[in-house]
Amino acid sequence: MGYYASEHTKNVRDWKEVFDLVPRQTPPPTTTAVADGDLVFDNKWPDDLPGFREAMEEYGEAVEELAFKLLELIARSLGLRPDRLHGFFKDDQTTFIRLNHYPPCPSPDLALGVGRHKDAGALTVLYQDDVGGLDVRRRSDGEWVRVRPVPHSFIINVGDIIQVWSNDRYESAEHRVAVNVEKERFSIPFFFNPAGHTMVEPLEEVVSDESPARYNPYNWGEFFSTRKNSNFKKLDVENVQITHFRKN
Ligand SMILES: O=C(O)CCC(=O)C(=O)O
Ligand SMILES: [Fe+2]
Repeated sequence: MGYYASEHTKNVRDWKEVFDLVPRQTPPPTTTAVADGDLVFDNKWPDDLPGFREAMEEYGEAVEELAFKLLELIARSLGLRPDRLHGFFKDDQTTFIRLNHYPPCPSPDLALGVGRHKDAGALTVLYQDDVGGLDVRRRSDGEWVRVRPVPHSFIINVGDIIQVWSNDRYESAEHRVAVNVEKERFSIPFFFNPAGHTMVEPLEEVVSDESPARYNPYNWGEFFSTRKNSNFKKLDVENVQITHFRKN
């Protein structure tokens, strides 16, 4: 998709550059014109990087398989059929892979690689290199805790959608990325996201009279594009969040 340098959660410019790609190419839009703000999932492969496309396609396939396995485990843990959540990802997934590059930053106290946010999608399978910088907010006391890089491992983030589907039995963790004055850092999140037309709401099997739905339904595609199309000004308000759909 290209390079850009802004996170879309807090409208604050971040100290990073990214390359986004989709693991599977969806068919081009049926309409010829693409309206401003429409999401287009079309890979633009650089032609001067031999092997890059093949490596990324292989990586995408393998991580997608892992993501489906995780989805099964989450469904089971909620007392659901293992494939209960698969249908949301069958056609027109909005999954994407991001290659993050955080260059060394001369003023690490003044910038963040990524400002504090929660991942909006279903699940994130995150690879980080050995530099470190990812912080997660501890629920008990609100302190930021560094996620120590462990070689050959992935970090799995539960995203907002799983929080809503599970009616808060899972919670998406707030996180951020600090910058480093000397070292550049690379990370590769795989954002596992359902189809754009998905209406996200607590699953009927997890709600009951004793545990009523805590969220109103919202359209994932709209939520996602609102985040993406936010202007890049520092605003006093937060960008769209699942809390805006919370009942009461
Ligand atoms: O670079 C990282 O470790 C995490 C990046 C991240 O949180 C994101 O891109 O959503
Ligand atoms: Fe994130």
